[in-house]
Amino acid sequence: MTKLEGAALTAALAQVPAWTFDAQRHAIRRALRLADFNAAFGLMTRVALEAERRNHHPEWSNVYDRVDIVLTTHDAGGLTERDIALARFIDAAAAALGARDA
Ligand SMILES: C[C@H](O)[C@H](O)[C@H]1CNC2=NC(N)=NC(=O)C2=N1
Repeated sequence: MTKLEGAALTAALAQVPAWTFDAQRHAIRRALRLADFNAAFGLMTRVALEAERRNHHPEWSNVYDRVDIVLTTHDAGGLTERDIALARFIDAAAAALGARDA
């Protein structure tokens, strides 16, 4: 898996407009607010199971109804297509649970 650079990085980021690129980490970030803790943990459960299936895991934190997620590929030293694909899964799960951007 190769770190995304240049035009490929630009094209990849265009696929995940809800996410913010962190140039320092070469990662993408999204902060989500759910209805309550139960919903937030439900999102984390869905994502955790999918992350395990993909062997590609988020860096994240949760405070009550808020979930902060960072995606980057440690083995590649930056953002790869695996992060983009997982971000799109997270976007779909978040939408299904009625999440808003924090
Ligand atoms: C051995 C290595 O930890 C595994 O191949 C997986 C586990 N989950 C992972 N998750 C992320 N985000 N990046 C990785 O490089 C990664 N590697």
